[in-house]
Amino acid sequence: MTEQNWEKRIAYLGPEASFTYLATQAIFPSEWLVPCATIPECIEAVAEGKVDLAVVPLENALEGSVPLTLDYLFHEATLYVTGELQLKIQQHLMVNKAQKDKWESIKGVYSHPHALAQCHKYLFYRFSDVPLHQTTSTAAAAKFVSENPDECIAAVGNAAAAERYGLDIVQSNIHDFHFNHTRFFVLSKQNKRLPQELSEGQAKTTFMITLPTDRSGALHQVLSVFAWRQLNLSKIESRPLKTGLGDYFFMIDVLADEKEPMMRGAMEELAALGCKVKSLGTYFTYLTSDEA
Ligand SMILES: O=C(O)C(=O)C[C@]1(C(=O)O)C=C[C@@H](O)C=C1
Repeated sequence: MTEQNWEKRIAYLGPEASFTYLATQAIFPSEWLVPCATIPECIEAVAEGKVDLAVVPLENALEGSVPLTLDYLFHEATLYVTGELQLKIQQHLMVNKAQKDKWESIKGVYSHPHALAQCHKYLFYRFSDVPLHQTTSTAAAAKFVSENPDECIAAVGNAAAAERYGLDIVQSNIHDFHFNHTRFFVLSKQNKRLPQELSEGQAKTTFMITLPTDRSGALHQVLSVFAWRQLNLSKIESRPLKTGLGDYFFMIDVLADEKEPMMRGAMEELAALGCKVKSLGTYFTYLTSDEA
């Protein structure tokens, strides 16, 4: 797609064939996808209006949250979530074709820290003495291995990356647990939502809540605000406020639309309790198809 006829520019954690790329491409097959090297670069690109949307990883079923995404959304940017994408994650060990016969003597394994952690048991038992090197994404690791044919090294990533960078998969499905999925946020400067069609239909709202200073029972009160209204929470996580030890903000996902009367009431009550609430908006979840 050329610059003249694109409808939307969408930044994603690249390069091409990262898991973020697969999730983005599945839901935006004909938009102009713009690779960024890091999560902050993706977020800045949308915050500065260089792109219309940005897709960043948020949480993995095995490894938990991506702290950089949560912290950047709380501390650095005022953006909204327009949709959530979920992708099944399958990790493979891949090498340069020039090194295929020697793959069992690899001298280094490259990948995104989440991907290395998802394959911890395999890498620990099979290659305990081999150093692990972190890259900005799994696709960046695959690209690096493809650009260094003389080095006996491997990357961990998806099958699309092996194909895109001309690598050979020497061990398939090396992630430690079968159920391996990642959530991604589609971010925008506007509080809009992607259409409900094609989503799984359940509205979800994400709040970032700061409690009033050190009052006993404050978190309990916050949870009660949602509980007595029968507003179902699907996630709660604390992250450091970065103002001192023991200071946190809470990220809470509520399975409801922020326009519902019960949700409005909850917001009013939280304000009355002295909480600061940053809403990232209401959005739907899209289950993107399995890895190519
Ligand atoms: O490295 C990639 O390919 C990414 O898209 C990032 C990322 C992550 O941040 O968790 C996304 C999905 C997988 O869990 C592994 C890595």
